[in-house]
Amino acid sequence: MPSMTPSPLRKSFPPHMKVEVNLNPNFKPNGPEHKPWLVQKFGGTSIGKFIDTIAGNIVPSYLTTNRVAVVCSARSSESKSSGTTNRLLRAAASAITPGSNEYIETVQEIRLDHLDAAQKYISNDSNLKRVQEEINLDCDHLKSFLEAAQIINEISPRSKDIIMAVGEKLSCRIVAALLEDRGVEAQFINLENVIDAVFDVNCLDQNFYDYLSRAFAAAVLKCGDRVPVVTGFFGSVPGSLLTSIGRGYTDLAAALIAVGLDAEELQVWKEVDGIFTADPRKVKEARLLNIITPEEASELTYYGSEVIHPFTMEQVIRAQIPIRIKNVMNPLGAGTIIFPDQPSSGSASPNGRNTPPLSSKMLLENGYQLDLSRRHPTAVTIKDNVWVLNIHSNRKSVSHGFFAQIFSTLDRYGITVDLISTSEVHISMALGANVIETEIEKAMEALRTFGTVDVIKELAILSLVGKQMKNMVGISGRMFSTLAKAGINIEMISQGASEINISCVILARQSIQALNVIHEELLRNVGKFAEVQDA
Ligand SMILES: Nc1ncnc2c1ncn2[C@@H]1O[C@H](COP(=O)(O)OP(=O)(O)O)[C@@H](O)[C@H]1O
Ligand SMILES: N[C@@H](CC(=O)OP(=O)(O)O)C(=O)O
Repeated sequence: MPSMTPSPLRKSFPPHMKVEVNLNPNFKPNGPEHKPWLVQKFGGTSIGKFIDTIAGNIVPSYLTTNRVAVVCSARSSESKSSGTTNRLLRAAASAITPGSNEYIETVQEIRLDHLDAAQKYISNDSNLKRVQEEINLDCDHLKSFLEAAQIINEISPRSKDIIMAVGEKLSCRIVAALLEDRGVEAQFINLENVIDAVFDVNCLDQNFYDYLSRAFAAAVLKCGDRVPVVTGFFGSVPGSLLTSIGRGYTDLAAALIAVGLDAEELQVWKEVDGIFTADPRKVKEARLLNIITPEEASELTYYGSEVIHPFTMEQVIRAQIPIRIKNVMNPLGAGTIIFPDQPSSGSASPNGRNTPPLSSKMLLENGYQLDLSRRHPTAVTIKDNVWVLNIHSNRKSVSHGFFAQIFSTLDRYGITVDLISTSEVHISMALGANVIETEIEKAMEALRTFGTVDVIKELAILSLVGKQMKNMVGISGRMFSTLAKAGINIEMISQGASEINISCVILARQSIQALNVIHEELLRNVGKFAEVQDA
């Protein structure tokens, strides 16, 4: 069993959820006692399925020791794919599809879904009535906006953002009302129009993120002693939130709020106990990692184990704020901490924070050696639904021109490449599932100018991730011989671009088997604290 001792990263933060909630009418949850800030981010499916636990237990349980800021995504009652944000994006597409009025029905579904949730959980009549009015107003406004888009037959990226923002507004209104219902003074905070400075869309650099964290913190602090319930949606981002940041933006909003408030910890609540050595749905023996570095967490996110939006980590870690992944279904679990293995000792963060270095006991208990190297890989992950595009040069151009032309063509069609393997006249590229099929077809047509092109579908990328793998002699040999022994065919290998990741492309139908054999051979001892010998 993992150790349940409190993290040495915390100063006064309680290791586990408290069960007693102070409901004294004079109790000011975020009162002026200068308790450290804690930012809690709740994803769409958690809001959809566990809103009662969140507002009734999780948030109140931290209020005696912390000032809490709650950041919410749009509600998903089943899965993210059928959640409010996807419905809103479908409604936007429908409004500009000739002859389609599907958006009217979609807005009605969204309205009823939120009215039902409010009715189900909010018991105080006046709280309920107020939130019902707010939901109806937001949905009426959305419908009018979509009607206008239909008339002018146009939805700009900014309009798409305005439509998408409705999801976070609706979910935050319900969470704020429900907290009030449970005796916690709360306030809805909308970050939709918080950016009022002009930034160059081609230069969204650290200055931009610093500006955002200051602006978000200022908006949050306006609510004084009340618990802020903040929309994960924020605008107006140059180039639009969807294009400049992408889906999963609530993680980034929460991170920037944590930085702006100089929070003690950023908690990202999910429906899994934390980050495991492999997807626990696919590998029965997968074990919870108590601690993982930001680089490893990013790599896992890029390659299929969606942990946290990659832009998030950099912001929070720069400010030396630990991130903790926790489970809404198991609030007492310690979760996984994302924190650098080599904190700059003695050097303060931009906020002046001096975070204590990790204790040697904690390092040893989590598979690190005292020189901060890890003795084995950290996790294995699979990215499904991958295609490989092979291009063989027709030799009418020299090789440097060949690559330049290929990449500018891919750029024109907005295609990002996950893995690449090249020789002078041949290039193989693995592309992720997010590529729209029609765009690929168009890009392939254009690429045929430079050589023969073929595509292989139904593939997956298998990645072994570990901060210190670069120091482990023979690790890739062990990985590939393990796959070979299991009869797993390797379509493409890419190694070396990232020192912490060895990846290869395999057949999609062999992905679960591959995950399990690699886990058994290379990760079976990770997380077993007593046995930190090589796995
Ligand atoms: N290495 C991993 N550790 C933890 N979860 C993982 C891993 N790889 C994949 N997953 C999957 O990622 C999902 C993330 O949890 P979930 O709460 O559903 O996400 P979200 O709230 O972001 O929609 C889990 O269902 C889990 O099965
Ligand atoms: N609703 C947004 C924002 C978000 O971050 O969602 P989640 O936290 O559920 O991944 C999206 O789906 O992208």
